[in-house]
Amino acid sequence: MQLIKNAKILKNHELVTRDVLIDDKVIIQVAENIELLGDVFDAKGAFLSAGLVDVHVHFREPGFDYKETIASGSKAAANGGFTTVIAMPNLNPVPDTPERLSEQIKLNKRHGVIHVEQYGAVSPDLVSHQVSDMVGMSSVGAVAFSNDGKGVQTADTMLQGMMLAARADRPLAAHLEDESLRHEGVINAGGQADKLGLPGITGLAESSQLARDLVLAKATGVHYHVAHISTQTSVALVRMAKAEGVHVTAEVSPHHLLLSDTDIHEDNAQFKMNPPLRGQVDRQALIAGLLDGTIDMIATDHAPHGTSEKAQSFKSAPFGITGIETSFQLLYTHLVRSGVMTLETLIQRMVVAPVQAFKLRAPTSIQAGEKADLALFDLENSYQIQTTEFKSKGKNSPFIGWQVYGKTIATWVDGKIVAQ
Ligand SMILES: NC(=O)N[C@@H](CC(=O)O)C(=O)O
Ligand SMILES: [Zn+2]
Ligand SMILES: [Zn+2]
Repeated sequence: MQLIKNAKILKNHELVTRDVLIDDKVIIQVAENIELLGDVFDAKGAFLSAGLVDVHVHFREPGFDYKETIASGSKAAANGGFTTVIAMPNLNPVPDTPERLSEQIKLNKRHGVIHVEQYGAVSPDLVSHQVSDMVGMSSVGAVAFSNDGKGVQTADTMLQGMMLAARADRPLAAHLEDESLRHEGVINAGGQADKLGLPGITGLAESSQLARDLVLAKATGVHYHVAHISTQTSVALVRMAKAEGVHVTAEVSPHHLLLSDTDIHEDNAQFKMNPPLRGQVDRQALIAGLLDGTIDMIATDHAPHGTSEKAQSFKSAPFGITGIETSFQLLYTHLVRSGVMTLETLIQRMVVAPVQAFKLRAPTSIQAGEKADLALFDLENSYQIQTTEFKSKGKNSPFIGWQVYGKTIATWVDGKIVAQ
């Protein structure tokens, strides 16, 4: 048994002080005053939440262990306050058969310090025009499907994939990128690209493929999930589709909520990711969409890369930034403290919505009977984001040096502290 004393928890839209008693992976009591002799953790008034949930991370093992491993990625996740994540399949080998998927799940269990769920690939090798055995993969534990890293280029492949995902009753998450419109772009098309002399990626590469997919999603009844939504037009399309009853959900990343292309002042690949940082109008549309529920959830798209890879110029560096150790902190500081949204809404978008939409076995509140996957955050004191504090192998972040609140004090998985 362990007792967490003096924690602030969300209850009836308010923060209240409570003691939380844990026994064998489960919360067994939440009350104003619980006494226990023995294992007592004093939360000292810090904010205790059900553990954060991220439906979009890259842990790179097997295949790219120098960028991240399941161990380093999951420790980073715990350090950010996350207790459940879903890992993308752009690995080597790609988990695109029931056998490979089973192997991946075993690796995730063996090396993960938190719950690491797994996406199966929609297509063999993520790029073929065939579709994988998605029904077989879901029967051995795939919680969702994606070809993240690549868009599904042909409508027929997407249609077949959706039909199988619908049959497996699992979400299909789309990385939207029409390659015929992308050209060799590395940054958002527009004034900033021109100023820096870098080739641009238009928002059309995302939104035109989204429009196609929403029509197909309506026809198939699949749960279609938009990964890393980034443009005003995409938000409008999702809003329209939801109004029409299409089963669509969407995620947005912290970086697309907090940065735009005008924040890129020089050729610095710490700002290079896919989709690229868009314009300020897009950023405002993403915030509005998150507030009104058009965008259901926040996902980090934690994409670690080697330091020398990201030291290259924008033209040659790989796309992607780390995010799992800084997301709650950045959003709490820049959306909640600044008055854009409430703490309750942020937790809804970082815990409740992802658990419900992806039907995960993870707690959504602090109550007797819920699993003891918990995170404790210091909302009172600020600190500076520094790579030396990262558990991730990836040090690639445009937020280094930012001053934030919300440091993770401790994270519990199955009732045990995994980060402190
Ligand atoms: N987001 C990125 O810029 N990169 C991701 C791939 C992806 O999410 O599309 C990666 O795997 O590095
Ligand atoms: Zn992607
Ligand atoms: Zn991704």
